[in-house]
Amino acid sequence: MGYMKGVWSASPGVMAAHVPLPPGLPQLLKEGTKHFPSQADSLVSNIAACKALVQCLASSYGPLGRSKLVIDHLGKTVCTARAGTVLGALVLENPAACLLAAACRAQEEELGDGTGAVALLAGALLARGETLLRAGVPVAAIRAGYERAGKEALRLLPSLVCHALPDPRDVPAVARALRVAVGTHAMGYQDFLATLVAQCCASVLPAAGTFDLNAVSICKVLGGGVGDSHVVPGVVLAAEAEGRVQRVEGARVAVYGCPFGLATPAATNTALFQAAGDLQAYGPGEEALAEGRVRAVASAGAQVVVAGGHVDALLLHFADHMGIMVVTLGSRQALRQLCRALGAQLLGTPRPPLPAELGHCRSITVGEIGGTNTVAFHPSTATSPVATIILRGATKEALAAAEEAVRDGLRVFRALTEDPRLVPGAGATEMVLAMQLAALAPRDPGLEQFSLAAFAEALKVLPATLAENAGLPVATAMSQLETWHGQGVARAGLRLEGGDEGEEAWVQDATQAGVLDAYVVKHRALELGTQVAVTLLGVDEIFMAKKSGGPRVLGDNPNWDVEPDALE
Ligand SMILES: Nc1ncnc2c1ncn2[C@@H]1O[C@H](COP(=O)(O)OP(=O)(O)OP(=O)(O)O)[C@@H](O)[C@H]1O
Repeated sequence: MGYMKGVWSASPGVMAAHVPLPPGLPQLLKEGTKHFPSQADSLVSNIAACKALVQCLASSYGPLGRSKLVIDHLGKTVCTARAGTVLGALVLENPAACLLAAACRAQEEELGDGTGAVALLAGALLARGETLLRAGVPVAAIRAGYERAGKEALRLLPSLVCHALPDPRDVPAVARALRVAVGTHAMGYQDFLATLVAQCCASVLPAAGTFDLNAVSICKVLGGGVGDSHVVPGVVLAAEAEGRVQRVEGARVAVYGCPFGLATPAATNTALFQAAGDLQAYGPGEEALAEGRVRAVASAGAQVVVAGGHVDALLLHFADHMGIMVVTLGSRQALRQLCRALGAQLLGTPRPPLPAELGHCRSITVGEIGGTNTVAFHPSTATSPVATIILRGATKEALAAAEEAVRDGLRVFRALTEDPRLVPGAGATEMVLAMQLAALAPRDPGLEQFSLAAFAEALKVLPATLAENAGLPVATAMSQLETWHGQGVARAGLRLEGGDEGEEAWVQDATQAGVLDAYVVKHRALELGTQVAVTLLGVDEIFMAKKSGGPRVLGDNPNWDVEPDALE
């Protein structure tokens, strides 16, 4: 007992020296890791971060959305209303906002359209989820309700299909289907660009198999207007021939994915000459090597060399001498497209090509479009596996916007070749789904009824944002839209322009107005928007590791600008 007494009478300071601290979570983590502990804290801050991001993107939603001027880390200025481009230029740090941006990017990369819809839906679901949380609905019930509502919306979606693309080679029909995807952010040129994309896609669509985005090359030429853009079969590159040979007929082409020159050692080397004869022998040796290299390429049958990097001046001299055209191309994608168009094999080293590795084309000509030098590879067959859209624009910004519109159109065309269905746009589909889910909610006896109703309300945010960005009286336009849908007009969408002051001025039949969205785009946007909201509502703690890598910040060292020798 005396011993026990001794232990218990020890001072607290002495005890603490022997007993280690209880290991809490902060002690388990590497120094510098940020930990946002309680569920309420992280959930509310996640929702706030996502709401801020969505608020920024919402003003650009729809054909009359406003643009953002983004200047990236390289100082490049981009003026765009596309959610995907804005997100690509923003460097986000908040983990919840990053998750939302990743979902939007997935939509952008897969389908090229509906990026803004994913962000808006997820943001609206999170905002309504926060209201339900504050009202005391458990997170589990909100998540389960959202998941159920999402599945129900996807189940109802096929019943809203209003049209299906009969033939992907039918240019007018494809242009009508692509009009919204191509033209939402290229107002004024939607019909022209949609027709251009439809023509180009129809010309390169294989008889069997799927459409490949690499089958369409885009050559941007500054000058003129977007209306001067056109489609040409084969590949046209904004490049120039390096040497003197400017035209080749019936060309056989060797395509190198590397520089075209003599191999140089990676380490720096020094040539030591002890006599004048050494110097005289050095030059001819290298020349003979260069001549032999070009002669070997010529003997393999190649009349044209396309190099993916620098072309050695000595080799170029011998290429000119032997009548071989030389073109340099910096982009790997352009090299791949060229190989596809010519049926060539991309060579990794500057060795002579085998006959089967050479590409063929009818002729190669050097030209000029609007002051930009071009090299055109004309296909030898009537149908070319690659076509080029020569895109014209008066300014760099106009060209960039037209390029984005065309790329969106190409991705939506690919989606339409896999699933040709279309649903009414202009907010019609979202409103039908919202009304059907709202009707379902009261029939649920449990807590999920609240999240079903919240999901329906969140869907209405999309047409409401369209109306707001177009400057319509939102309450009036939305109530008119609801009235039409209440009367069973499932194709009723918003009329964003040209409405009269009279009754029903802000609503029209979206299909008659030609506002159609691809079914797959809507389907994926609903799926991704719901998934990301459900995921973020399920996050209860956030751990952020300290950033690693990169050069040491110079400011940390007070002597960063003093040479090490001087310090010693
Ligand atoms: N002329 C129009 N009248 C009414 N609604 C339109 C019109 N053109 C497009 N829309 C609607 O605008 C919505 C698409 O807008 P937007 O293209 O800005 O969004 P997104 O495709 O989700 O985002 P992003 O284009 O940035 O990927 C669709 O619901 C579409 O039906």
